[in-house]
Amino acid sequence: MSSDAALRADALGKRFGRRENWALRDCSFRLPTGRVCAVVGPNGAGKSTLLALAAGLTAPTEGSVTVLGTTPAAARPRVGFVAQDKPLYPQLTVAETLRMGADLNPEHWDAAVAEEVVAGGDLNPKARIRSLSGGQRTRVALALAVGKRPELLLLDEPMADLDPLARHELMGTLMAQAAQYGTTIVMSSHVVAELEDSCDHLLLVGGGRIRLAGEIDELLAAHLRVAGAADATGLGAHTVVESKVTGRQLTALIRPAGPLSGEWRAFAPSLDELILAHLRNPGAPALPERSAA
Ligand SMILES: Nc1ncnc2c1ncn2[C@@H]1O[C@H](COP(=O)(O)OP(=O)(O)OP(=O)(O)O)[C@@H](O)[C@H]1O
Repeated sequence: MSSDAALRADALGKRFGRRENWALRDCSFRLPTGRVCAVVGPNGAGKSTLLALAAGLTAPTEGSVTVLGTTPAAARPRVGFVAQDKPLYPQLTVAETLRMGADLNPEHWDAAVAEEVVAGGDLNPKARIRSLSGGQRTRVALALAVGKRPELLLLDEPMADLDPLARHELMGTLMAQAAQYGTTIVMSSHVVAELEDSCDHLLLVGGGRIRLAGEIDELLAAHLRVAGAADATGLGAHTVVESKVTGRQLTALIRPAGPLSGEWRAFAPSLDELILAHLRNPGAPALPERSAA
C-alpha cells in the first residue's frame, strides 16, 4: 500500500468499558492526501470515536490508525481538530484565543485566515468566549484549527450550529484552504446536501463498521437505481442494497455484478439516494474501499 495516505485505519476497533460496547469494530480504510472526505452515519454510529482516534484523543482497543504516515500523537502538530463540543477556554477573549493559537503554533500560524474566519461573524475581539453563542464559538474553534495551517483537518459536525450563510461562507474558506495548500479535510455531518458539492471522498459508518469507503464518483458508479415490474426476475445475481414494491413496480438500489436483464430500467443514483439506502438497510453487504480490502 502506498504511503501517501492522510489517514489509514487497519482493523481499527474501540470499545468503551469492559463489556462488549464496541463503538467501532474492524474498520479498515485508506484516505489519500488532499481529499475532502465526508464521514456520514446515524447517531451513535462511531463517527466522533473515529475522529477522536485520528486526533489521538483516545487510543484504539485493537488495530491501528495512522495519521500522515505516523502515529496520531506524533502527527498532532500537523493536524487541526474541531471536536463536536468545540472546547475553548471560556474566560479568554476572542483576541486572546487567537493569540494563544499563534503562540502554540509559532512556525506556521496563519493570522490572516484565522482573523478572516472570526471577522466573517462580526465578532468583537474583546468578547469573552463564555459570552458567545454556539455558532460564534464554532467560528472561533474553526479559526484556531484553520489558522494552524494543518495538513489534515478533522472536523466533527463543524456546521451543525451555524446559520446557512455562515455555513456557506465557512465551507468556502475550508475549500479554499484545501485547494491552496492541499489540506486534507475529514468532516462528519448529517446534512448530505452540504457535503455533495464539496466532498470527493466518503466514509459511511454504521453500527461501528465502515459500510462504504472510497471516492464518491467511484461509489456512485458502482451502484444503480433500477425499476421494473414487481414480478421481474434476475436481481438475485446482483447485490441488492434496498428494494421496495409499490403497487406493481419494484424499485431497488443495487451493486450490479454484471449486465442487467432487459426487464429492468436503470438510473444513476444520487449521493443522497446512495447514503439513505445504506442507512435504511444496515444489513446490506458493506462495500469496503478496494485498496483496503
Ligand atoms: N466516552 C464514552 N464512553 C462510553 N461509550 C461511549 C463513549 N463515547 C462514545 N460512546 C459510545 O460509542 C458509540 C459511538 O459513539 P459516537 O459518539 O462515536 O457516535 P457518532 O456517530 O459520533 O454519533 P452522533 O451522530 O450522535 O454524534 C455510541 O454507542 C456511544 O454511546
